[in-house]
Amino acid sequence: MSKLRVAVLGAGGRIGSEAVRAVEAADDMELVAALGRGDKLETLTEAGAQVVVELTTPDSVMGNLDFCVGHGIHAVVGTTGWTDDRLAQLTAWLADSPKTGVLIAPNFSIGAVLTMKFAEAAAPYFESVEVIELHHPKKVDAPSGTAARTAQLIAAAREKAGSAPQPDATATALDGARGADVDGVPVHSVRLRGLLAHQEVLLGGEGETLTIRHDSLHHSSFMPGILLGARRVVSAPGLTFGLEHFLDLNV
Ligand SMILES: NC(=O)C1=CN([C@@H]2O[C@H](COP(=O)(O)OP(=O)(O)OC[C@H]3O[C@@H](n4cnc5c(N)ncnc54)[C@H](OP(=O)(O)O)[C@@H]3O)[C@@H](O)[C@H]2O)C=CC1
Ligand SMILES: O=C(O)C1=N[C@H](C(=O)O)C[C@H](O)C1
Repeated sequence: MSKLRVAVLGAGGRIGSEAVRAVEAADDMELVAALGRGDKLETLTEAGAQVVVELTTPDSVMGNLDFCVGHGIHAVVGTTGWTDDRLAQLTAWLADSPKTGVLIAPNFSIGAVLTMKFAEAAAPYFESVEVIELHHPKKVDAPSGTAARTAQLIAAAREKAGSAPQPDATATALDGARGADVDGVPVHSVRLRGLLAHQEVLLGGEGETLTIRHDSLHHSSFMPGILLGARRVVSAPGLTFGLEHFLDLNV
């Protein structure tokens, strides 16, 4: 059987360089291009890339996806910075290229995907929910894409369940002291030397708390999800948001 022809964008970055090694090591894939900032995107078509793994920066991702979707190249996207406007633009590009698939995964690690699922399930059963994400100090965006998605899922689950607004008597606060407000869920961002990617979801009810914590200790935690995404996206036209859609999760 012919190998899947995969290219990596952001190949010199922290996760991109790990993805290059993972694709090279996969028996069913061939790495046909590994591009950094300033490299010509035409290399992707010249190399016959079927799937691009996009691991760059929020300021680069849209231009890269415009090119990929426009040329019928499927994409697996880990880059953060997704807003409703950006998703609408991407959806419009995909409508013009109906056979092309794009997977956006806020997090490729199985533990982080499960954290989001568990938090979504637990959120309606507790009065209070807050998210703390902790990352390495070179991260350029806050809150993390994972934390923003987690908070959105929590908020949607609470709204569906008819949950009351969270109790909070704060009357005065320094800017930022209560974190960022993501759909009514406070999200706190820590940047600390020595960390990689970590998240806690704190849930509180009368006389009890529940903490769901996930730690990515190495970029290898993201690789099985990236490879799975590349294998599956070629037969999933349109936009898929979240790796959970490619996993047979029983939760
Ligand atoms: N979904 C997930 O599971 C994960 C997502 N991420 C996300 O992935 C992204 C990258 O993270 P990280 O590797 O830590 O960041 P890095 O800054 O280490 O890597 C980004 C790389 O992309 C390069 N780059 C920038 N623009 C372009 C472009 N137009 N074409 C090709 N390459 C480009 C950068 O080059 P230069 O340095 O020259 O600017 C850099 O080498 C972030 O958004 C991060 O949040 C990270 C880990 C897991
Ligand atoms: O920048 C990172 O490192 C990570 N970014 C993603 C995010 O913003 O959620 C995924 C993971 O947390 C690592």
